[in-house]
Amino acid sequence: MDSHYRRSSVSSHHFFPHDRHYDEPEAPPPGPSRLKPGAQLTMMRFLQDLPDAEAPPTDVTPRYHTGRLPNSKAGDGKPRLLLMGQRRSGKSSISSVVFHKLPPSETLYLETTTRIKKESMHSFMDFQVWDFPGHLDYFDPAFDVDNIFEEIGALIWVIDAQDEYLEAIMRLNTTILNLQHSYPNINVEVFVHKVDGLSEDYKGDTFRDIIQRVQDELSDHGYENAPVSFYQTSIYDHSIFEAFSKVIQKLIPQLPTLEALLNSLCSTCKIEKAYLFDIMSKIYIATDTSPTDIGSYEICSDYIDVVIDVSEIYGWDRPAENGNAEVVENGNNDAESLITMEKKGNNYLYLREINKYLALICLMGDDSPAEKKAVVDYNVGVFQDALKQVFPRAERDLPVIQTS
Ligand SMILES: Nc1nc2c(ncn2[C@@H]2O[C@H](COP(=O)(O)OP(=O)(O)OP(=O)(O)O)[C@@H](O)[C@H]2O)c(=O)[nH]1
Repeated sequence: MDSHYRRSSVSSHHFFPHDRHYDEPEAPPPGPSRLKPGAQLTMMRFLQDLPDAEAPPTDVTPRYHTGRLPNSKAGDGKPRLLLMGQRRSGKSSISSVVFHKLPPSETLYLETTTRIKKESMHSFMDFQVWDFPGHLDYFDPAFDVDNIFEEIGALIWVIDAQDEYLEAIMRLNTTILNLQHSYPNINVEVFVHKVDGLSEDYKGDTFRDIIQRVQDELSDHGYENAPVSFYQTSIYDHSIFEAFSKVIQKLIPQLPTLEALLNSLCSTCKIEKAYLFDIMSKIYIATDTSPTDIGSYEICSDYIDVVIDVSEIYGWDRPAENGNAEVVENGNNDAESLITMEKKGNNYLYLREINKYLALICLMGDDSPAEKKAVVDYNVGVFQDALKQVFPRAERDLPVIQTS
């Protein structure tokens, strides 16, 4: 592999699946750690040293993202993604493939969901994913509707495009109309799912038909501009990650800032396309505003897989003390720094670990990038510093030490 790796000083594990954990929101205290003793010691130091370690001195109230929803009644405000839809439409499969890395073919053996399955995701921002059983009537008086919908970030409605979908659309419309009264700002994201098994023509027709039926119903009830978006998805390709990326991006208030930073990086370094990836889920949380095509997303996402695989093999426990650890000039303080540059066909791929959750991947053209690398390194360092101010939490958050 024609790549260049550089690793810097100390602390957390990176590009390791265990850095992330999913649990029930009200889970009991952490169980035994899966990390090796050395790594646990490092974490203990994190726990002791971390508060405000990198907070810039300022009189201005910070306006960066806190992971809280502005109107959250409970105040603990982790945005919630609700996965709803008919039985066997693919809700649990989506959640397992995107957040648990389950190989798509193994979703065949998933059992039907019988009660609401709640999972917390701790990453660059905290959010929860609630997987609903297909048969539930959420507006039954037995359910506490407010409890379900009040802190919602997005309602993802999954429709099986390979199946008869009229009833699914009817339920979706009823749900949207019910919600419009009390929660008019909820983002409704319709995943027209399992499109992998359909011919191009049929796929397009089905997609248009579903959009038309939903929009007609809404406008019949006077909701012309309800916030409803549609995506074609499948767990057997990248489309589900692409769709989830767009859903999550709507929950990130600093998205315009991130896009502006990426635009500026791209124009300074003549980068064709830059993605800021959440490493483990392979959701991209921002990209520059040049047109996106699924091809470039696929290349970058596959590259993350390679890096994770290599890190699984060659990753190492950080030394407990500063010791002889190599220091990289752009200083990735509490993150292992990994920088690679690789030629892929006519393109160069540049990857840099930004912090323990995020990686920047850039696609560059063929115009002598080897000489450009120093300039790119420098500018990405500047981008990284800017990002720290936008997402200070990702820099300072405690490493997660257990998986339930
Ligand atoms: N072809 C295809 N099959 C899929 C896709 N996603 C899920 N499936 C299959 O659909 C079936 C049902 O998936 P589940 O995830 O259990 O569906 P669910 O909506 O959670 O079902 P309930 O728990 O009963 O509500 C499984 O056999 C999956 O393998 C997809 O993108 N394409």
